[in-house]
Amino acid sequence: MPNRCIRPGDNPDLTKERETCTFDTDELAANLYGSRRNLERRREISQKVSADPDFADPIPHEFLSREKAVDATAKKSKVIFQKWKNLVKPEEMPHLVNEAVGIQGFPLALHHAMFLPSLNSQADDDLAAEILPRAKAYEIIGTYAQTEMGHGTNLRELETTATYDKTTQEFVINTPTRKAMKWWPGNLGKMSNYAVVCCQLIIDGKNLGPHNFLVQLRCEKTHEPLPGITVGDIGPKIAYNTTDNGFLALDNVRIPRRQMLMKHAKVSPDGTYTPPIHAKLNYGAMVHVRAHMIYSHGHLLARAAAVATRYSAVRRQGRIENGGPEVQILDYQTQQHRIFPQIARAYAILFAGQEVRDQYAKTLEGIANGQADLLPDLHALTSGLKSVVTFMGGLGIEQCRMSCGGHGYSDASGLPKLYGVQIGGCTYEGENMVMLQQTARYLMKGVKWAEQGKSLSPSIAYLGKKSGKSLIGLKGGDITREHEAILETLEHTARRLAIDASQLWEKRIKGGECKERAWNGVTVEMNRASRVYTRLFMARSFHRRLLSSPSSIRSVLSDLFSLYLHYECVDMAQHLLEDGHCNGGQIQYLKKRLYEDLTTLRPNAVSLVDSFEISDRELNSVLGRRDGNVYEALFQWAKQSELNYTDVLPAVKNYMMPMMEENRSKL
Ligand SMILES: CCCCC/C=C\C/C=C\C/C=C\C/C=C\C/C=C\CC/C=C/C(=O)SCCNC(=O)CCNC(=O)[C@H](O)C(C)(C)COP(=O)(O)OP(=O)(O)OC[C@H]1O[C@@H](n2cnc3c(N)ncnc32)[C@H](O)[C@@H]1OP(=O)(O)O
Ligand SMILES: Cc1cc2nc3c(=O)[nH]c(=O)nc-3n(C[C@H](O)[C@H](O)[C@H](O)COP(=O)(O)OP(=O)(O)OC[C@H]3O[C@@H](n4cnc5c(N)ncnc54)[C@H](O)[C@@H]3O)c2cc1C
Repeated sequence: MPNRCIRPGDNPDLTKERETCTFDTDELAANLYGSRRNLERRREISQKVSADPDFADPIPHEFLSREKAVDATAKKSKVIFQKWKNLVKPEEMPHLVNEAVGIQGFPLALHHAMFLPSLNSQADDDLAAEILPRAKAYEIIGTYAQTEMGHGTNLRELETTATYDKTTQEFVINTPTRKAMKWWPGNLGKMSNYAVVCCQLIIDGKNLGPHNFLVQLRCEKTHEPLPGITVGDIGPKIAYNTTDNGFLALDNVRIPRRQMLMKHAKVSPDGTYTPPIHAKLNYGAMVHVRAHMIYSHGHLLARAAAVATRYSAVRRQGRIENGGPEVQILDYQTQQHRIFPQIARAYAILFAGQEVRDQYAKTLEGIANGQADLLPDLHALTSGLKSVVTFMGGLGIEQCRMSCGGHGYSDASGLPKLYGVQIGGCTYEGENMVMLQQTARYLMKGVKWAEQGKSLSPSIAYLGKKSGKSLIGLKGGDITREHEAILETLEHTARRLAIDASQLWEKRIKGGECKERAWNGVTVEMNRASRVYTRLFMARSFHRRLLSSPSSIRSVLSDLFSLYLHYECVDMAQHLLEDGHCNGGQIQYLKKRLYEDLTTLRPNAVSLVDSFEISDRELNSVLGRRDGNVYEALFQWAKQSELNYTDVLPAVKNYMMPMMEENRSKL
């Protein structure tokens, strides 16, 4: 079943790969994006962006200074949010932005990712009616300013205050110390004129904890900072350099009472405080991003896998058999072992990302109806997924980069930037070690509920099951039964790690430590339990997707799922072996199966990444281009380096030439 990416003039090795494909790449892509119609829309948007002269890049962004890159990004953003705004649906926006602008951020990123969601879910009806239409029409640009120079993780210790003044019915927003300055918020430095600012709410001298307030930062006409406001860009970073992550100090800035986001927690004119139905509803914007970033991180890994796979199919280096031709590097087992698990993980993350977005939507619906009972489960799952997926993605992209040899180190590959952007996810929206502990808190409760025979939500139902013997390697050649045996073993391992961590914690408490100190003594084990809980969820989610997939792609998805499960189990072998649930022979069996999977997937590898349906423009990689004509493209790319504008650089003329001349004349 030939792959539809084949076109005349392509690199013959890539064409051959595509001709031997055993599944319909469009069918898999349609399944990934939800429907044929969605796939067609995706292609339509890619084509229209490429054809729009307003999005044309005279030279690649890699060769621009930061200021010029910010300028180019802002210019394109204006086109998106004026000319294109009504041509795409909201759910198509992220793809349009990726195509048109790239992945390093744009002026309205935080406006969409956090400002609008905070207002939507936390502003009361009056404030929402006033500000949301303006924000949605891009009359104003906003961001979400929470992190301070001195505190990011521990929100309880944020220092920015919002003190209620009953006499004027205003809040006074203040930055009391240097380290209380807001530091890091995206698009805060130069682009935004409004922000949702997270402050300690103080009423009558009492601190009621972090709450969110809408603050105008800049004049709507001149864009100059308003009185009392110091704001700017924090400087260059590993990546996201077209984003103006910013600093902000507020010197006793007064805002009307109604600019507190009061849908859940409220302050009445006389200063009476009403708490929300769930104490953490103020943290909703973070949950929103965590729930959505899983999918976008799956896409970042998918890009890296696409680059590495296609390049490995066109790159020929060395021989496997003496006297044979130089081989495609994709034929080396080590190369397959590096790259194929990244393809499988990218699919797994994308599937899990879609499930968690649905779960988020259901939880929001509940909250809108006054029910926050789904929130703890969602918070535990998003915290775990956020941590596991960003770490997995970082390792995966780096493996893909290294698998491209020297060219992977060049910005031409797109991989260094991809890594820089992706790895930020380990830190933002809650540092990974911290968020895994949030998951662990929920697991510890789950262990207790299971002991007490209480009902458990689907994501932790496994805590209430009984373990049998591991059937890995004992269920004959039936792949369906093998998948089930592995999932049951993962369930056992996730359960065992959670129970062990709970017992370790209890033991320390019984030994005389307070709960919190005892917790700190077992957090490495707690986080292990959280990771395996999350990896179990991902495996289950992939399995659900496999079982519901059409027969035309079932076989290739099953092969990919087998590889995924075998790789994850070998990667977690320590946990499987530790309590004797699996034995060495079973791990050897899993490794043998994994090596077989590499061979099985080899003919479909290129087509599997083609089904990610990432256009050349979006991929932005000379090595990963669809046609595989990388060598000519590499030369054309390098010629655009500003060092090549002249044959003799001023740096050479001014320093190197005189030095050589002086040294020659000494002889
Ligand atoms: C047009 C273009 C469109 C593009 C965009 C469109 C859509 C995009 C949408 C999404 C974006 C997708 C991808 C992203 C891409 C790019 C991203 C670019 C930039 C990223 C921007 C980054 C922003 C930030 O980083 S914002 C700052 C984030 N900061 C943090 O996350 C801080 C982490 N710290 C905390 O969350 C908390 O302090 C803490 C660690 C959880 C502790 O809090 P504390 O109050 O001390 O509570 P505890 O005592 O520990 O817990 C008490 C109790 O509450 C529970 N809890 C805690 N938090 C929550 C929560 N959020 N929800 C529910 N429950 C919570 C906790 O578990 C505990 O429960 P228990 O008592 O029952 O155990
Ligand atoms: C690219 C990027 C974009 C960002 N965008 C925004 C934004 O738009 N808005 C915004 O408000 N913020 C933003 N941030 C800030 C981000 O949310 C914080 O950096 C993050 O929450 C971590 O906080 P911190 O930097 O204070 O790290 P710290 O809390 O100081 O953590 C430092 C280290 O200490 C350890 N640690 C800390 N606490 C614990 C604990 N309880 N248990 C175990 N270990 C611990 C961890 O190893 C951690 O890595 C962004 C950051 C980045 C990198």
